[in-house]
This record gives sequence, structure tokens and C-alpha cells, in this order.
Amino acid sequence: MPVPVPDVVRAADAELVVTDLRRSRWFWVDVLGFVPIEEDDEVVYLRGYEEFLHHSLVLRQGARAGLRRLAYRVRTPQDVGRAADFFAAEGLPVQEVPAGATRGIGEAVRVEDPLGFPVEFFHAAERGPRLVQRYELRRGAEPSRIDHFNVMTPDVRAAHDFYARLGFSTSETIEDDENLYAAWMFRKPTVHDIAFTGGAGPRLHHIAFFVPESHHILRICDILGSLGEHPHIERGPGRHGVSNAFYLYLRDPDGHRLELYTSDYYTGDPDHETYRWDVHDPRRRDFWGHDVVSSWYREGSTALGLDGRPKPLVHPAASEETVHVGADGLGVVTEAQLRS
Ligand SMILES: O=C1C=CC(S(=O)(=O)O)=CC1(O)O
Ligand SMILES: [Ca+2]
Ligand SMILES: [Fe+2]
Repeated sequence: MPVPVPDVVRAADAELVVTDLRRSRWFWVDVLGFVPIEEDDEVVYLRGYEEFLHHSLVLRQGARAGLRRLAYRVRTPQDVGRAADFFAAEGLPVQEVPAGATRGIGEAVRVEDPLGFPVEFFHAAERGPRLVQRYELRRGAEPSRIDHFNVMTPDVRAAHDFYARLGFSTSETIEDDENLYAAWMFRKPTVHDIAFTGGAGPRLHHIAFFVPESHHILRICDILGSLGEHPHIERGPGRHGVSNAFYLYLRDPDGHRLELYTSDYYTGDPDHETYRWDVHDPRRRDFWGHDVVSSWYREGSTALGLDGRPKPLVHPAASEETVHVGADGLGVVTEAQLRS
């Protein structure tokens, strides 16, 4: 008898441990324009202007920066139980989380997926105030909503196959005859809720937030320049090959990477086909052929297990950075150089 699969609606919430909450709040709220919906000395709950639930990002003070959880909303309260049963049947760690353990979120289940990531599934959630037409409040990049997670894992094929079993469809890939280097998978009808970037993991690569238009991305670049905070800009602005989104990658004060992202495309028809990029195509990651800075391939945030301890890293056999030459401005980079 197959174990029922939980009906995942979308990527909905994430929690980052930060080492200086005041400094992080300055970056995410004062500079980027996220809305603090609740906060105290230990934790800040943030949301975008076009979200309706209590929050979509939690910043929590801690001694060491890391990823505490990635959370998906499921369609019904019964799907929380299905998620617990599905992961328990896989022999994976499962924790029941009482309502209110995270402000604004009802009872949830927190698991470690086969890649080693802390993943949570919830349904019940408080509504936050409706901000979608409070234009007088909008600031910075005017973040709309959380869009997706991107995680680093040494075996993209295994990651892809597990999330396909969890009901995710595949919108795009980067591959060659030997390897699957990256994959984008979705439940909501957009390009992705989760993407897998080949690399030493489990590590968080980034959390992405949708912004209304590309000019919001250009504006935050100008703001960071004006503040002399341009070093927070890691990659972009630019146009992605994969997803066709206009993008910008920033690093927060702890080095957590976020993406500001807009104008990807609809994937909601039942026969949506996967678009496959060749790893040697220089337009796959930046449609204009711009280099991908090496830190983007090599750096990520430590994933914390359900016990709160950092997960040990597993390195991949081969990585995109060692295979691709050309647009990334890199010659062939040896694995030894990568690990140095
Ligand atoms: O959201 C994304 C869409 C596309 C890309 S890529 O750099 O174009 O591969 C990266 C990304 O996963 O951050
Ligand atoms: Ca638009
Ligand atoms: Fe992304």
C-alpha cells in the first residue's frame, strides 16, 4: 500500500539564524523594505507587501548563522499528517511542532529530507494585515512575496528524484550526457518552489522573493550604491536563461544569500514540458552571457539539523563550475582548487 503524498501548495516560509539581529533587521527592513509584522529581542517576523499570511521569513538571533527551516504550505490540515507519515515511512527524522511554535503558524511537522535539509510542512496560519494596496508603506525593493528556495546538494539527480516522488514537477534543468547539474521544480504554477544547485551540501543557496517589476531591482541597486553598501551585491542585475526571470543576488550581513526575482513564467498546465539547458550553453544562467561570480557556485549557508547542529558537508563528484568554461569567465577549475 503506497504511503499517501502530502499535497504541497507552495514554498511559504523560511527561518534564518543571524548573529546580530539588529544589523540584520537594518538590512532586511530599512534597506530592502521587508515589513516587520512581529518582533522582540530574539526574533523578527517579516513579510512582503503582497502576502496574506502572517509572515514569510523569520530572522532569529543565534551564535552561528545557519538555515533553521524551509517551510511549505500544504493544502489541508490532513496533509500535515500525510507529510509526517511520508517522511516517517522513509525512515527520516520527523518532529511534530505545536501551533504557535512559530508565531502565526499552526501545528506543523518538521523533518530532515534525504538531502539533510530541515523542512517543515504546515497548513493553519494566521492572516496578516492586507498591505497589497498600501502604496504609501512601500520602500526599498518593494518585496512582493516569497517565491522559492534554492539549495546546494552533491547529488542533484537524487534530490530531483525524491522531490518528484513528493509530487513536484520539473520546469527546467542544466545537464549534459553525464550529469544533472541543476534542476528547478514546482508545485505552484510558476518556474519553481525549490531548485537544486550542484555543490557541497546540504547548504542553503538562497531564498528568493518576487518583486513587482525589474525597475524595483534596479532601484535597490541604486539605493545600495548611495548607501555605500554595494558590497552586498553579489551577482546581477541581469536576465536569467533558466526561468527567464530578471534577477539580483544579494548577501545579507551574515552572508545569507537572497535573490530578488521577477517576471518568470506560468507552468500550471498538466502537460507542462521540462526545458533542458546544456551545461555548455553560456546563456543558461545569464541570458546575456555574463559571468557567474565564483562565490555564487561555492558559498552557501550552513543547514542546521532538527537537533540544531550544523549538518556535515558532502562534496560532489563533479560540479558545474569544473565543467563549464566561457561565459562564467573561468577556465577549467580543478576539484582541488574548488575545495581550497
Ligand atoms: O531562481 C533561479 C532561476 C534561474 C537561475 S540561473 O542562474 O539562471 O540558473 C538561478 C535561480 O535558481 O536562482
Ligand atoms: Ca511585469
Ligand atoms: Fe533563484
